[in-house]
Amino acid sequence: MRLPGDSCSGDHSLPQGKLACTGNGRFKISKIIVVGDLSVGKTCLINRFCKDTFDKNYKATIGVDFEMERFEVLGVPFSLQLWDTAGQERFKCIASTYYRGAQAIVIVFDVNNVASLAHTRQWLADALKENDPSNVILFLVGSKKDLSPPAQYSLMERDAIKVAKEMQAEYWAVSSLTGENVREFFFRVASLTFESSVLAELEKSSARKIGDIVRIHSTDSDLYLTAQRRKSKCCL
Ligand SMILES: Nc1nc2c(ncn2[C@@H]2O[C@H](COP(=O)(O)OP(=O)(O)OP(=O)(O)O)[C@@H](O)[C@H]2O)c(=O)[nH]1
Ligand SMILES: [Mg+2]
Repeated sequence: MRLPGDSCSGDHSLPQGKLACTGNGRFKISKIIVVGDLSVGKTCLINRFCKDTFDKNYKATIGVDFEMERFEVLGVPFSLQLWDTAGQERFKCIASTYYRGAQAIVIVFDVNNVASLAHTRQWLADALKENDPSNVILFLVGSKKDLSPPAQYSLMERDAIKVAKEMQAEYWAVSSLTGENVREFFFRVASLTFESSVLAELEKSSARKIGDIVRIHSTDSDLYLTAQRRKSKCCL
């Protein structure tokens, strides 16, 4: 069992997409917990991302393990604390003591194991007991995609998307063996948690109120039309 302090860290620069920066330089760390049945591939997923390694031999996680990954978003340092929890029933009690304070919950199942998908609802319920459901970002991750023939996978994907919708989670399918989607998935986790940290900081800040943020959903052409309409009204 490895805990904060003896962590190994990696560095990533996120693509400079839609993320905003508040400029106060206070962004710190997001806690991410990774839960799911034993042997679904939680440790391999984290190791593929943090160390770019894959071990085909199963070594059960005892309690929890911990990795830290550093990101830079528009020049703002940001870290993900990845908590790799044990799926084995006998270690669940220790692992669940680390659930509290998560900004994102990653629920992993094996796309070749229907039961592991069915159990994801219970994993989510347990993780939410320790967290505020309205304040946490959810991901449902199907692992070991490399072992699933396409026809079989598409049936599983249909069910997984249904479960993800019920949970209001984002669905991802990955392979830690080939690396498919692993980097993309963690970058997405980092983007959404960073964004939510920015919004939380702004909400807290008395100087800059959340009401100052303007979200524009229109396309550029809509905006142009709106501007034209306003202009003509004003001239009437
Ligand atoms: N083919 C394939 N095998 C995988 C993949 N991910 C994990 N495995 C294998 O599945 C087994 C279990 O992987 P782990 O990552 O240790 O599973 P875990 O979910 O951490 O298990 P616990 O720690 O007991 O909860 C190992 O033998 C891995 O090599 C994958 O993407 N593809
Ligand atoms: Mg493990």
